[in-house]
Amino acid sequence: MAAVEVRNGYKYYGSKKNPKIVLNQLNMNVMRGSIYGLLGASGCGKTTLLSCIVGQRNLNGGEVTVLGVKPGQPGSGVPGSRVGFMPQEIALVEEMTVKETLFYFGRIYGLTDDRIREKFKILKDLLQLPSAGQMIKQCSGGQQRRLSFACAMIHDPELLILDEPTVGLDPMLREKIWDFLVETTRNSKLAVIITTHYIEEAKQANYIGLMRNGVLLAEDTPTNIMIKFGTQSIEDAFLILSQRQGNEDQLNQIMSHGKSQTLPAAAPLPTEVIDVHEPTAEKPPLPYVEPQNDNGKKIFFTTKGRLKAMMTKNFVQLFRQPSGIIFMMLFPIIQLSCFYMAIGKTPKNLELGVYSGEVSSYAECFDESLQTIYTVNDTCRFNKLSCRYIQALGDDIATRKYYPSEEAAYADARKANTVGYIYFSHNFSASVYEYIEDSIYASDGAIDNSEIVVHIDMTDQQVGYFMQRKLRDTFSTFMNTVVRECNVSAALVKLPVQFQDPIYGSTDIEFQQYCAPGVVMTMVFFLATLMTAAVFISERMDGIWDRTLLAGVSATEMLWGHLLTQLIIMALQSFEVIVYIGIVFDTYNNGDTTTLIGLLTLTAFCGMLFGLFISVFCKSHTEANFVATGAFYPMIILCGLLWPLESMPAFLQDLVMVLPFTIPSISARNVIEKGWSITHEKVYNGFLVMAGWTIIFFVLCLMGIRRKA
Ligand SMILES: Nc1ncnc2c1ncn2[C@@H]1O[C@H](COP(=O)(O)OP(=O)(O)OP(=O)(O)O)[C@@H](O)[C@H]1O
Repeated sequence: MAAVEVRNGYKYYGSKKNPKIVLNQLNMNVMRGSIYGLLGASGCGKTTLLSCIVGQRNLNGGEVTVLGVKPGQPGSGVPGSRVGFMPQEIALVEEMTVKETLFYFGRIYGLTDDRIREKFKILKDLLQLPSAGQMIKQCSGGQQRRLSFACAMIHDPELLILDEPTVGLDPMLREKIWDFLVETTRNSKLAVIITTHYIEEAKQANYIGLMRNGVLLAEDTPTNIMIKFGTQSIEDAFLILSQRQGNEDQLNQIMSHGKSQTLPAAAPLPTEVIDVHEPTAEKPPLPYVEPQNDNGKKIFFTTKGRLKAMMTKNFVQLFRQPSGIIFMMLFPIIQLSCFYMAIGKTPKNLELGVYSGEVSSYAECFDESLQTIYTVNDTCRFNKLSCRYIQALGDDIATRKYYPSEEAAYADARKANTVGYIYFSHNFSASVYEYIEDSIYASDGAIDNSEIVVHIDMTDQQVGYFMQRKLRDTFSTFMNTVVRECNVSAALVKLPVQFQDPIYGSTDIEFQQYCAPGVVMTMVFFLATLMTAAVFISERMDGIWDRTLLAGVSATEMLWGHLLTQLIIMALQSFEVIVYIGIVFDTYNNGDTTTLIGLLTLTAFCGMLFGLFISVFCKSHTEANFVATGAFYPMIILCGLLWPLESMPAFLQDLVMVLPFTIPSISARNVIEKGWSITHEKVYNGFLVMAGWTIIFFVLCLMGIRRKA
């Protein structure tokens, strides 16, 4: 009975208009209980043929039947546990140990843990596998190949497909593997298709298919092939066939020369020997029943064993490489520490020039016996009042640097040695006295000279604003003490504007508090994005994704496996972030912490799906990094994190409202500063926006993954 039948298999890569034909009306029969050696030069289409047999790819024409079913038919077990596939590349997770790898595949195939242990013992002896605890990346190339072979065999499949399993193995082990295959196929219904470059070793196969340019030139037992072509070796027979095909190709080319280029009609070369085997039994195939045990138990979207296998693999992959732990747990801490230490604090260690025309030596200002305010006949008198201001100014933002003249202070400020300078006129004290005493009747000269003149370098706007604020606040304190000591109404020197207690927040709220919610959200979002994109692209490039699909796991199951893993990590990360900033940086939260953790976890989850979305549509890590970095800056700049949204043009304001961070970071701020709960519209709308983006990315990912699968 045939295990595999291919009839008129036709497959091309590229477009319909410009196809690259890889399989050309190919016919193939593989019998149960036999080994089929598929031989052919590199690039002749062997791997493509195998991928069509296991259901990884579809033929463009013709038919494939595997174990009596069409590959990919729901519930057929192909791809899945009826087939064992060993791809050409290793396609194993480097960070997993030998034992973990076998458990991964065993559980995916629905084997019980006890059965996996049993099989492990058998395969370990047979294939001389490395010790159970050895990591794949510490195994030699040959050891990795043997383990990959063991993974394809662990579940006792009905059909075993091995794409060059013996490459790089020593002759002794090659022989051992062949002996094992011969023995097993002789005593069971197992069918084996094996591709190899070692033509002579294929002599041990029951049947051989000689393939060239997408066509099976001959298919028969090794002995029959040699007899038919009168050769001593299969290699010579292959040579004769290849020459014949070459002549036919030339003939075809001459015949078709000048004809218009349409999709090439398949021009099959007759297979020299076909259907030499017993006729295919036409009995309808028995329905395939998935193994029922603890690991095979259905839960939610998959089986218990598969979920366990996928999540273990995902955690191992992440946490066994130092970069994974650093990225997941240390990066948020490092980034937050940088943010809280570097952003929004009051500048320090600046230098501010000071010139007072009232004093000859600035030491006078710090002389303890100096009296800047004294009373004469119940009237306040001022002496060197500028010293009082200079003392009040202190050095907390900028160190005072004293100058003998205004010109010298100006010259130094021009050289950017100071952030600017303040200047008091020679009759500052007398002018302040006149201003207070005569108020609106004071002379223009007195009003001018009672002012502190300030020149600031405004090229650094933030520093400039901080200096202005400091000088203004100091002036207000200074004047208040002066009038209080002179028993004059403070109202005289106060602005006629009263700032009462703020409705929300505090008067001294720092920029850091304003932008912290946005910074934390963007950070967890993009960490999740980069990590997910990296994991998925690696998985695809290493071949683990395809191999798992071929083991019967659907793309949706794999996607859910990843989502659940990441969700756990993201929740931990959000908790870590909030606890860290709460304890180390003594930040406050007037609202509910659980709401914040929820919003942050949702943000990270959305970031993860964005990473997945990128990885589905990008072919390489480089491409994914370009897209992630390209998205990072617009999202950060446009979300109101750095500058108020209200300053944007109206159309842009409307547009940015739908971006993933704009409304959610306002929501987070509303929880932290205003103490609003999730029932408040301006809090739950942040959740809605983030959930909306999560759903959009999820649907796009699912569409992309399904299309690719
Ligand atoms: N995804 C693809 N897109 C376009 N061309 C492809 C693709 N995969 C394979 N090919 C081409 O199809 C041809 C057959 O490739 P295939 O991998 O099936 O050959 P092979 O016989 O298995 O070779 P090897 O023994 O070196 O593994 C090659 O010319 C290859 O370049």
